[in-house]
Amino acid sequence: MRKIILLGYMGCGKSTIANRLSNSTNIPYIDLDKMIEERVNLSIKEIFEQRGEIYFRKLERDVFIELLNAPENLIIGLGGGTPCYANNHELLKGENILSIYLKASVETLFERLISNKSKRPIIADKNDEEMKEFIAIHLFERSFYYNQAQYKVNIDGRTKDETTQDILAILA
Ligand SMILES: Nc1ncnc2c1ncn2[C@@H]1O[C@H](COP(=O)(O)OP(=O)(O)O)[C@@H](O)[C@H]1O
Ligand SMILES: O=C(O)C1=C[C@@H](OP(=O)(O)O)[C@@H](O)[C@H](O)C1
Ligand SMILES: [Mg+2]
Repeated sequence: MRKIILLGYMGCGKSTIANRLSNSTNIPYIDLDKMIEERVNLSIKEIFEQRGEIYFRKLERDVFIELLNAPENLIIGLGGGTPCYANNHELLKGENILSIYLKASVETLFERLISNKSKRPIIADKNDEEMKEFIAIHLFERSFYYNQAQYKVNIDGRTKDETTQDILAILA
């Protein structure tokens, strides 16, 4: 069955837009991070703190593979790092997978993430100045993986509705 996958850097809107797309298409939506949290009954922050990032990345890959093999159509919002570890980007090439990169500038991501960092362990302890530089470098490093997506949607200056419409146009 078909899987519609949203990927991109933290704060680009994967979770938010996947939810809206689901409302518009009636295709069920699953947030990979949420599924991981439910699986171990810990928040992402707690998983990083108590079990470490390597444990998180292994679990992330396992749950991602499970979702790709699920028998139903699904919209899947990945975590920002999902395609960047353990060759997960190769999984995007599978049959019946439509992958969309929500592409955002460093400025857009910075604006969104400064007020939204506490639940994101990778950036939680950074001050504003450190954060801008970190996002710029990290996004550059990860872009190779994000660019493996079949489609790219630029989200700078777009509202949630406009981005949802841009994606619906791809699905049409
Ligand atoms: N198109 C948009 N315009 C403005 N704010 C947005 C938009 N999309 C998402 N946001 C906001 O950005 C923040 C991060 O979104 P989220 O969906 O959690 O991103 P991700 O899952 O990619 O990390 C949220 O507060 C959300 O409301
Ligand atoms: O970029 C990353 O490595 C991560 C992004 C997060 O997801 P969001 O992109 O939804 O914030 C979450 O999976 C975890 O904190 C690690
Ligand atoms: Mg998310």
